[in-house]
Amino acid sequence: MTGQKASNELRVAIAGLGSIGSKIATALDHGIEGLMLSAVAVRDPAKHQAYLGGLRHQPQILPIDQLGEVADIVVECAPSSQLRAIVEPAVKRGRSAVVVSVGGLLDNFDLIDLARAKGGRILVPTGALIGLDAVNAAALGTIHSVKMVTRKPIDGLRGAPFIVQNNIDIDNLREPLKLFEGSARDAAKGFPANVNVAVALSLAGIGPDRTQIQVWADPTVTRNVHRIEVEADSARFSMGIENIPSENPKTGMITALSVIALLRKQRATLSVGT
Ligand SMILES: NC(=O)C1=CN([C@@H]2O[C@H](COP(=O)(O)OP(=O)(O)OC[C@H]3O[C@@H](n4cnc5c(N)ncnc54)[C@H](O)[C@@H]3O)[C@@H](O)[C@H]2O)C=CC1
Ligand SMILES: O=C([O-])CC(=O)C(=O)O
Repeated sequence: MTGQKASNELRVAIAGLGSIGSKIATALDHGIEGLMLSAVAVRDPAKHQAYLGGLRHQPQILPIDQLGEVADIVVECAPSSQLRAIVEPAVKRGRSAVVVSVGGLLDNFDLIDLARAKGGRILVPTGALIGLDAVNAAALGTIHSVKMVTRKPIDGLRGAPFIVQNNIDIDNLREPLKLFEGSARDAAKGFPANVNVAVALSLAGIGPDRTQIQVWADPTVTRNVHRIEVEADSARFSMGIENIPSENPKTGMITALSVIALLRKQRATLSVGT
């Protein structure tokens, strides 16, 4: 069966079929109310041939910059270096772009103005985090501080630019090592594939310069652990999540599920949570 659009269905395209993108594609192929998978973009089509062949409805395979031509929603699930090439053409056409490489948005903030001018939207899912509904709500009042501590197993951090540039040996750690303390903006530069969560938190709250984060390499944990403390004039709250890594050790399994939940909300009759 081809990817024919039933009337009124939202067409979804996915850029990148890695740990996150492939799970979203499978969920759409199995059926999400009012949505259909229209297209995917992959770097190496041969690598994904068997996977794509197993889908019930074949999506088109297109270059990343053409996804917005056949989709109402383009989901970015690629490395952050590709963010602009995926999101810019989509929002230029007035489409919605779901962005998971949130850290990459900080260097491409003009895309938000572009989306506004063209009637497009940029949607950031809660992703590997928790409680952005509460942070959004508190931000309507005054948030005094947002502090986050991230602990990751060694495999979840290996290769991060901050570690490479500072020549830090994390492979032989026997106890937790604090690698970084500073703003979410600086953390995103040093750990672009590890702390998207901190940037999402900052965009929901008080911004990337005032949101503070510590990043720890922790050989005693097996999960990606995030603890957050928010102090606001409406509430004080603490949040924590311990993410089981996916086949990509840097990425928690819940991330793909968060995007699927966001997509389901686009047409769900009952929608719970902000
Ligand atoms: N917002 C959040 O809470 C989280 C965000 N992330 C971010 O989400 C993004 C995706 O993560 P994963 O799926 O785990 O990564 P992954 O490495 O498993 O998959 C990325 C895929 O993109 C593909 N790709 C690369 N360049 C491409 C191109 N030009 N065109 C099409 N495909 C291309 C790769 O071949 C790969 O299949 C990363 O930037 C990661 O840092 C990860 C975890 C949580
Ligand atoms: O934010 C990220 O890039 C990934 C992350 O921490 C997680 O999956 O727990």
